[in-house]
Amino acid sequence: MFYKYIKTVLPDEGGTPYERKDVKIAMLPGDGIGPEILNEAARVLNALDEKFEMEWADVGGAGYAAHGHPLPEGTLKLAKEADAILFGAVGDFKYDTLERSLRPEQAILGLRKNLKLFANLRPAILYPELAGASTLKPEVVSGLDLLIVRELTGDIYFGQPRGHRSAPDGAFEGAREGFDTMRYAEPEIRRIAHIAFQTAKKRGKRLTSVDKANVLETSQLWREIMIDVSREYPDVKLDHMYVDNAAMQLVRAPKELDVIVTGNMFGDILSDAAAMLTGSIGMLPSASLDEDNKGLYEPSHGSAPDIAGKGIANPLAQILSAAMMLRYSLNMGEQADRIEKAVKKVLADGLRTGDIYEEGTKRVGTKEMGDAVVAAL
Ligand SMILES: NC(=O)C1=CN([C@@H]2O[C@H](COP(=O)(O)OP(=O)(O)OC[C@H]3O[C@@H](n4cnc5c(N)ncnc54)[C@H](O)[C@@H]3O)[C@@H](O)[C@H]2O)C=CC1
Ligand SMILES: CC(C)CC(=O)C(=O)O
Ligand SMILES: [Mg+2]
Repeated sequence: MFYKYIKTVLPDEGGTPYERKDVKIAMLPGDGIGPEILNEAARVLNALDEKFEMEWADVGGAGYAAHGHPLPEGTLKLAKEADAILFGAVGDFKYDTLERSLRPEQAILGLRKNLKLFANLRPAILYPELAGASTLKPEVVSGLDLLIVRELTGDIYFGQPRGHRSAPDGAFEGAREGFDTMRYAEPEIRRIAHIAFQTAKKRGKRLTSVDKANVLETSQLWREIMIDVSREYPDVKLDHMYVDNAAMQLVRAPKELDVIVTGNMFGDILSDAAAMLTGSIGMLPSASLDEDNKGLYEPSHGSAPDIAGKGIANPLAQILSAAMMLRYSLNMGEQADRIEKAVKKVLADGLRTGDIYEEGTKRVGTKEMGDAVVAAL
């Protein structure tokens, strides 16, 4: 079975042997706050005194503006040859009227598909200092350490065919209709199931599979495969939850959940909800991995056009994504720990960007937050 070949390094697992010479990182800032926050991550990486070659390239709206395509050929080539990719965010409302294939968001979807980055790990961790910034009461959320394992290259975001057509039947026959298809092939479900079970095995030995099996064929297959794979992990307790209930449980009692495995769209939505438990979407990093630990690392949020250019975006999700990159793709766990400790220190010192600000703390901008992390290193 091909899934046996997955080498993906999971939390606590030292990393794959990696020849650490001239590590090349593709730096793809994108749009909106992307360049502002990626710049801070670059400064943090440089402060580690390691040999990183960082090559920057346009992507998203910036790619379209400079090269006529959101994922220019040169950017894709760089992403393929680099050892790891650090990605900002893409999207700008000024491109909303472009045809779908040219919209900035196609760049991130294209990178995930082209590089086969099927395993998206989104840890939602509440730093104790941010308990007051969480939307939930401290007693409900303190100590939160949740991991969402999201399948990233299938589901309705990649279903075919899709587009516009005349509604074929029913009450609206002949009317203009938008349609997408939700689809999952068995091997896609199986490989993400293995990632999720292996991760759960190293953590709390509990795995919650989230689906909508009461309604969807894809979810019925999803559930069947999860149960089948669970036989290989007898020490992990698997349970199932419908996605609507999962959304509710996430904000009711998130600590009852440990590892969640779910499809592309449900994982997208649930991870934004989980972000608020940690204080802000600006605190949620992510890793998107292929079968060989090649990874793209990005904050879970988007390009935040509403605050772009103001120098107030929280760069910590991006900086923590850089730490994940060091740990998962570059076998530099020690350096990842250093960054994470530095982030803890600046929070303990009371520094806050606006999204996590509370009375009694010190409000800082993007650059000051980056400066503080660099200083804490
Ligand atoms: N991976 C990617 O590149 C993603 C791109 N997008 C795109 O981003 C654009 C904006 O989408 P939205 O739905 O507004 O989602 P968003 O995540 O960009 O912003 C949602 C809200 O969170 C705030 N926010 C996000 N990141 C923040 C940070 N680091 N610090 C402080 N506040 C932050 C924003 O100001 C906004 O109020 C769209 O074009 C969307 O398609 C959305 C999600 C992911
Ligand atoms: C373009 C979107 C699918 C990106 C997104 O919202 C995400 O990956 O969280
Ligand atoms: Mg999202």
